[in-house]
Amino acid sequence: MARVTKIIDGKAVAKQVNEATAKQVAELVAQGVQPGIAVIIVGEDPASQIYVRNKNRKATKLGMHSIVRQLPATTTQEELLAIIAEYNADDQIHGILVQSPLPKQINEPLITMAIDPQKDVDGFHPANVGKLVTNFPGHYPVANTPRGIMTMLKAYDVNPAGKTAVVIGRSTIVGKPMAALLTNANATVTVAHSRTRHLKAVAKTADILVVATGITHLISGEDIKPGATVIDVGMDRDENGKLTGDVDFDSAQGIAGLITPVPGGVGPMTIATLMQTTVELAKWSDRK
Ligand SMILES: Nc1nc(=O)c2c([nH]1)NC[C@@H]1CN(c3ccc(C(=O)N[C@@H](CCC(=O)O)C(=O)O)cc3)C=[N+]21
Repeated sequence: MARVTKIIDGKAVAKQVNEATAKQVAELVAQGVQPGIAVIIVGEDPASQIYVRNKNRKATKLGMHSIVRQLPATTTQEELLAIIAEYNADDQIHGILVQSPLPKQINEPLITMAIDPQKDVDGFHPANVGKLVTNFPGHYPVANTPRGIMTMLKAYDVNPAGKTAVVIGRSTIVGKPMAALLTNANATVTVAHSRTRHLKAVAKTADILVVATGITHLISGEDIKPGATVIDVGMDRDENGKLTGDVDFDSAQGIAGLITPVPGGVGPMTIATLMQTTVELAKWSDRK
């Protein structure tokens, strides 16, 4: 009998996370602390505008204080640094997010470093990345997309311990923190990328396959180990402008054990985890 591939419902798991977040927001508000997030966007990139609007809407819906700071595409690095300094010093703001991409006159790593690590809601500051990689004890923010993926795995009882995980993509925002989280969860992790030889054969060794390349349908059913859990981080547009993933979802049916759809998989979890992190930063803050 052919295998039935189960679809991981990212929207449903995100809803559970958001319900828990709303509760925690209410508790903090009762204690006189309203969790606050500031999203800074430079320029008018239409996709970024939509993402930022969605984040703002979700934060407000969950009872948080949410600021969107829209800056012109001509903003200088010094101006952006000054605005970050302003939110670093603002006790009403617990999380700061500078939406990427940034215009080319701005040095992105420098901006990442300027955010107070205790307000680094993306978890991109090297101090926080270092803590993740060293599996440091205590509280610190972790990149929301990979953290959201870990939450989804848990929700579907996929325990990485002892399993072979392959992460395709080595970005700072997804691939590297994903590999660190899976390693910390005792998986045996391979990080593959555009220079990997026999990429598809490597992919096929995975019990847990995370694909984060931005290459539409890079992976298809024949590259997937039967029964594997497949996490598609792709947010690609097909020839009709429709949102699709790095995995050919249809050809994975009957081969993968579990798979995330695009949309409705990783995306909603990223936003829900971002909100979760904002509340945690408010809780952990020593400047309430
Ligand atoms: N500093 C920074 N932090 C980010 O977290 C960040 C960023 N910059 N720059 C851009 C990317 C993109 N991103 C998305 C989050 C959720 C969805 C999402 O909710 N997607 C829905 C569908 C949305 C649609 O239909 O277009 C889904 O997959 O179901 C998409 C994209 C966060 N980003």
